Amino acid sequence: MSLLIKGADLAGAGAGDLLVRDGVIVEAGAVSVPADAEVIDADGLVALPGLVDLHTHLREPGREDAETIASGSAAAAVGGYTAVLAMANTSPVTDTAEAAERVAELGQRAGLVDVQPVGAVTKGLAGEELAELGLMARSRARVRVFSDDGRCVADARVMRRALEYVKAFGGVVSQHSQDPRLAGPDACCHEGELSGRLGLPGWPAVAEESIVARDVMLARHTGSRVHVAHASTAGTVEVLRWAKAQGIAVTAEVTPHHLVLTTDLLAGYDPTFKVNPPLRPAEDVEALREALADGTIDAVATDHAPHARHDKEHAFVDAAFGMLGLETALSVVSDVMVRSGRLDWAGVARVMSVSPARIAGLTGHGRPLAVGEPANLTLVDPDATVTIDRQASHSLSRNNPWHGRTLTGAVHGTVLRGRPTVLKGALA
Ligand SMILES: NC(=O)N[C@@H](CC(=O)O)C(=O)O
Ligand SMILES: [Zn+2]
Ligand SMILES: [Zn+2]
Repeated sequence: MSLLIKGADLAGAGAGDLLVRDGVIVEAGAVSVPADAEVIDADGLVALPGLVDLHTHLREPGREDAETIASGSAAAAVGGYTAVLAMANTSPVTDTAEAAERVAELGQRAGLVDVQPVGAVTKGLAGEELAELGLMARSRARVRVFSDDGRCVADARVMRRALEYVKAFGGVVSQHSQDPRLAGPDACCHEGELSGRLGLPGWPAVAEESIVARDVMLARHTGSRVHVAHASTAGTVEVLRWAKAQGIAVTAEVTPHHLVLTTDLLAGYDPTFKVNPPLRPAEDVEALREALADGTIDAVATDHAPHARHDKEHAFVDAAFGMLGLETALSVVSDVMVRSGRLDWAGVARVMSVSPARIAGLTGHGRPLAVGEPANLTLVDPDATVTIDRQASHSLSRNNPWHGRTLTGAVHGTVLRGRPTVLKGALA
């Protein structure tokens, strides 16, 4: 059984066919249809290497009412993803080899995307004692990305030791950059003129920027790799630009929501827009777009953060932080970055597949669409317009900040190791 993808624009490099057999691309260019082939007519579609999300919250184990590995995998596949990194802030936390192996196994069972567990940096995300980093790395789950996401590794000494430790096996620490002493326990909004007017306790931009600055210096000192999760301010971009010019091993991601949504959406106190780090002013959004286009920011990562209704539908100050992202990310990036000419489709492949796979050490993903490579790919209809409806989701949660918006560019199909997981926008 083989699969022929006919006439796609191959990551913006011109039209061609791809013949896939046993999960591998075996012919590329002009291919005649083999008798046994399933054919996908990809005329007018763009083929990208399968999308990779560096930052997904799947909530299993512990909060299966908000998301399961199966429901999150379905949302990911429909969003064009072939691999996701599952954050460690579950209950219990992914801080042991067994916990990581369990996540990977549930991902395999769901079978829609590769679910690669992220390991906690510290036991229980408590920020004090290092988790079993080496055991997680050597386990069957082969953990390479470590993060206490949801919390910052605030103690510089712990961060330094974590960086030294993961260096031995080529790991990376993904930091939720936020100084808890500057941000304060009640912060729930960007600190600025609007937070004052709304009477909401704010997070200053410097709470993020000071940790990013500290961590790039720790990366330089240790010679180890640090990754900045959900970069959200212009000051963070400046620090990253400086650090990269020095050759320091730092990478960074931006979320789709921080590329578009601004802090003034909080004027209606709608908790859908409550997220950590907070939505920022338009100047920050512009700096993030520019940084993504010029490579200062390496990747787009969703920070897909599903929350059950009874955690989200509260007064603003009491609601949970986070928003959905897996199903809409490609459309948002297409709409804001491609349509404006700031990224071409090769650029989208870079920021949504190639760079995330490289950062995470996933060797089977983010590969060129070429003979001999694993057939993980995403088919995009660049001209389709979609109006986002929060009810039409594979996620178990409904905290979708894009509800009601119309975006140009949509995922048409997803192929995982030669098997279509999504066709015509729906699970295959
Ligand atoms: N982004 C969020 O607002 N929430 C995340 C945690 C995080 O990414 O920091 C969550 O787990 O809900
Ligand atoms: Zn975070
Ligand atoms: Zn997160």
